[in-house]
Amino acid sequence: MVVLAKPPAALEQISLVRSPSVGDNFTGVPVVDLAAPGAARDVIRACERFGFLKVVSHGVGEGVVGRLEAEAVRFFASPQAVKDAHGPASPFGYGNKRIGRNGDMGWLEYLLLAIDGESLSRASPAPSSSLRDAANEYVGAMRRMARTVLEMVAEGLGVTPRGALADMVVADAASDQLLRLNHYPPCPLLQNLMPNCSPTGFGEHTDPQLISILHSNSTSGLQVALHHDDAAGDHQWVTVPPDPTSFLVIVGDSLQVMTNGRLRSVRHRVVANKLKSRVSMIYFGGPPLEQRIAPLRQLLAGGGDGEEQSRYEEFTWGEYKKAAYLSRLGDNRLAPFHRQPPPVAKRHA
Ligand SMILES: C=C1C[C@]23C[C@@]1(O)CC[C@H]2[C@@]12CC[C@H](O)[C@@](C)(C(=O)O1)[C@H]2[C@@H]3C(=O)O
Ligand SMILES: O=C(O)CCC(=O)C(=O)O
Ligand SMILES: [Fe+2]
Repeated sequence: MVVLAKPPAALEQISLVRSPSVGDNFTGVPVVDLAAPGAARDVIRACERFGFLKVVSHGVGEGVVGRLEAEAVRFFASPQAVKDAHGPASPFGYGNKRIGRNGDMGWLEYLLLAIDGESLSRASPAPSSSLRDAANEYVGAMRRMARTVLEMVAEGLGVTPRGALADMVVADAASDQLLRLNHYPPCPLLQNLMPNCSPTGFGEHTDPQLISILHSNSTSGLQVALHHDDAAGDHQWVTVPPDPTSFLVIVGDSLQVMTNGRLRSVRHRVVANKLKSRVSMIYFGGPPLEQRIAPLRQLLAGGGDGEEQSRYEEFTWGEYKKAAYLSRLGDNRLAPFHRQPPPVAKRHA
């Protein structure tokens, strides 16, 4: 008789995936030294091919990262009632297993905080003044890195001024930025019961903003979908080995559109670890709500045989964000905005 293992009740509604193995570790993660000459070209190459890159020589002090991570660990270790007092996330605040409002579940708890200009917004009060101070210091470092990377994107694409993209996120007081602290507790429940399965920590998705900057502790779990076989509609999930000394820059949907599809947003997900806690901190850089999301003009002009057409219907960040928050995590949120390619003109003999 075959006895099929049943996942424990705590995991109800959380989908299980094949446990990552060493063979899933991606050895081709593009690494860009932000201080090296030619970094702009390397950023473009990585974003075109993979939609993400690891940055080193980023200039962010260990202390800045360490202080916020320690605050996050302290908060997530506090009694459930204390954490619940800061939730439920809607969308800001403390969330436990529920991601967004549309039924997505993951093996994680998190704190989602809004940023107003240079620091945390009053709309999403931090649970303690020490966490707020550490977060504000961290946000400052992330904004500087977002500027550096987005200026390199503009430079690498030949777009002027250099600040064309960066200014939307870090110079405009109305820009839409977020800070997310995620904690994926270990899940030993499955260790003996279903050794080949692990709970989904954060289901597959693309980030809607222009840019995300992710830091994690040394527990693995982040996987990205490689782009290469899009035509077949499926993709290969690979694990990005964790490296707490670096950051991952992730291309968001809005940057894909603003570069007319040249840079591509990347689907990613987190598989929770059965034995170790994963803590990640992600800064999301979006433009002001009224910003038009459309290819930068200089990328449409001068495409050889005349002007290159936009591949997307136009929308504002506010419209996209509204639609995104009504969607399920794994939905292809850009699909409704893709323009049909113009019919190929018939040649007459
Ligand atoms: C299911 C959802 C969670 C999310 C809003 C959404 O409806 C679809 C996009 C999700 C996402 C992914 C990237 C970021 O983590 C996030 C904060 C964002 O801007 O879009 C989350 C949203 C969320 O957790 O509220
Ligand atoms: O926690 C992580 O490592 C990634 C989370 C993520 O992709 C997100 O919050 O959008
Ligand atoms: Fe994400």
